[in-house]
Amino acid sequence: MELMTHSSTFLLPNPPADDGPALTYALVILNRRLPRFTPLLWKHAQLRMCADGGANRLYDELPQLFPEEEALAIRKRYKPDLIKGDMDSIREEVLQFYKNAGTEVVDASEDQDTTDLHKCVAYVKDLPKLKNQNLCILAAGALGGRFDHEVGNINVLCRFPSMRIILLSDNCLIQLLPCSHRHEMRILSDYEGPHCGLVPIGEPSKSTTTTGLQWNLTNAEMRFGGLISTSNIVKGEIVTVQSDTDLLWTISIKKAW
Ligand SMILES: Nc1ncnc2c1ncn2[C@@H]1O[C@H](COP(=O)(O)OP(=O)(O)OP(=O)(O)O)[C@@H](O)[C@H]1O
Ligand SMILES: Cc1ncc(C[n+]2csc(CCO)c2C)c(N)n1
Repeated sequence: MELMTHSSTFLLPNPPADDGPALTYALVILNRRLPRFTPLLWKHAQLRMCADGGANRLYDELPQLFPEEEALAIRKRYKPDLIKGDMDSIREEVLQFYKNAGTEVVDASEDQDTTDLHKCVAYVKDLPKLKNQNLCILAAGALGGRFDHEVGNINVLCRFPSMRIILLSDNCLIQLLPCSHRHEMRILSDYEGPHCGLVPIGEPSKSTTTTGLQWNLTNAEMRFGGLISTSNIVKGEIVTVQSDTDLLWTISIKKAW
């Protein structure tokens, strides 16, 4: 079985060239308080998008991260490439501001069955210019607040299992570990951990094996209603995971670095 490696180098101001696969990042800003490291994610991303009301967050909250500078200057510097969604949350002044600045706007209000994050992921997936890239989507503001939205965001991971998508908040990240691969997480312990979790999603796991955790699993069963691995602790720099089902991997993000 092929190995997939993971490293949260998007949290580093200057990521080393040799740590993990070369990835092309696309940033999706959601309608939830922006993580404090959003400017760093922005810098790493080649494509920057707002999911509907996420544009309000960019407009309102990004200037607050640069209190010394003029809000207008920050808004002009952090102009998204695209705003997509059903457009029921973006404010008119925000829409007009970014339209005038040249942002592409895709109104998908006819689709009331998929979330705005889903719509953004579908857009990136089909972009010809990113076709042969090793793409990783960073979804900022995906956790905390409304539980229906959080679950909807997790469901997007499950609807696009072959894509690398990372849900981010100030406090933690979540990603899918597809069972088609075995996984190696290179832990950046100055930036993330030690708290972590492994949770079967969609169906119970009959056999999961890990290394590098305080409470490792060895051909262990996991299911909701039985054992799932929460409040686990990362030990050391590498965690490995192999499972017969897709799992969610979550790890805490440190408060300050
Ligand atoms: N509280 C939240 N927690 C996590 N993710 C959120 C939250 N609020 C919004 N999002 C994410 O941001 C995206 C855009 O949010 P927005 O508020 O524009 O969506 P919406 O479809 O208008 O929501 P609503 O259900 O309120 O109509 C959502 O698709 C979701 O992925
Ligand atoms: C069974 C079912 N439940 C909820 C919705 C509502 N919904 C789900 S995604 C979405 C778009 C949000 O931007 C909306 C309104 C639905 N369509 N079908």
